[in-house]
Amino acid sequence: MRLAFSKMQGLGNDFVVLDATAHPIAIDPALARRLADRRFGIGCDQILLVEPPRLPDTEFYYRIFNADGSEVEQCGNGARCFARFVRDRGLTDHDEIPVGTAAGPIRLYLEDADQVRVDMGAPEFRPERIPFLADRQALTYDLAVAGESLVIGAVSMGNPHAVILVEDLDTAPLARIGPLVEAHPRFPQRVNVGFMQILARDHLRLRVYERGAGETLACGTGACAAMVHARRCDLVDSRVRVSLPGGDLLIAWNAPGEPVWMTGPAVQVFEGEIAL
Ligand SMILES: N[C@H](CCC[C@H](N)C(=O)O)C(=O)O
Repeated sequence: MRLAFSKMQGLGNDFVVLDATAHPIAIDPALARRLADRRFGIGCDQILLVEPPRLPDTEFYYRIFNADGSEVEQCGNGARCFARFVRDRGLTDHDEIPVGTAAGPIRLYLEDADQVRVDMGAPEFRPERIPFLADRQALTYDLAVAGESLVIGAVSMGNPHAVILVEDLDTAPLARIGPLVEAHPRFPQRVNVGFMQILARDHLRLRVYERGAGETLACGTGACAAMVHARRCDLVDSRVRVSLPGGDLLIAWNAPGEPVWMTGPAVQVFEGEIAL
């Protein structure tokens, strides 16, 4: 069997995108891992599946699988690539595209050049979404990990994010601490782990050790979660440039209950077929 795909990237966070609008594509964890494998497969951080709509007033349903095979609720860089994919494939002729996800509906807006703007929905702080948030009033929590005493914030963008504020991102213990926090028992669904350095009230740096993928060059939901946490701590204003190793995203958010807006690039790298 041969499977057609498009290889795309958003700030170096890379994806295999599959069109399942005409015919269903069954993806189990083993197939996801095979497609994501950078030696025995195509290679990517996540697989994105484009399906017919499931939610009212949406044009498509968007599913995401991490490189480790786990299916997850949301992917921000992937959402921008999703918009570019469905437009370039002629699956829609709209510049504003409502899409359903496991985290609820999001809206994609094709801008000029390769830029896409996304209404990511409102961030969540409910303990039901992230059990780590035992006391919803608290902004940060202490967590002992491998002898380190960490001060951690947590935000859900549909998928769970831990946010750790550091003085110097270049010396942050991401490689050592990232996997330990990702799998910490206080996060039963596991968690994405962002290390954030504030540069100004409109600019922060971020590296993310992603759940199910390890450190990536960029994480869209991670950028949203980091900005939201920084704003809740009154460290930034309502529009922030988030500088990740793969490049910059513009994140805008005002207050709880309001949506997070993310703007950034989406690029197709190549198309292909894989023999399965
Ligand atoms: N690793 C994430 C999914 C991909 C998110 C990231 N690539 C983004 O751009 O938001 C998770 O397990 O929740």
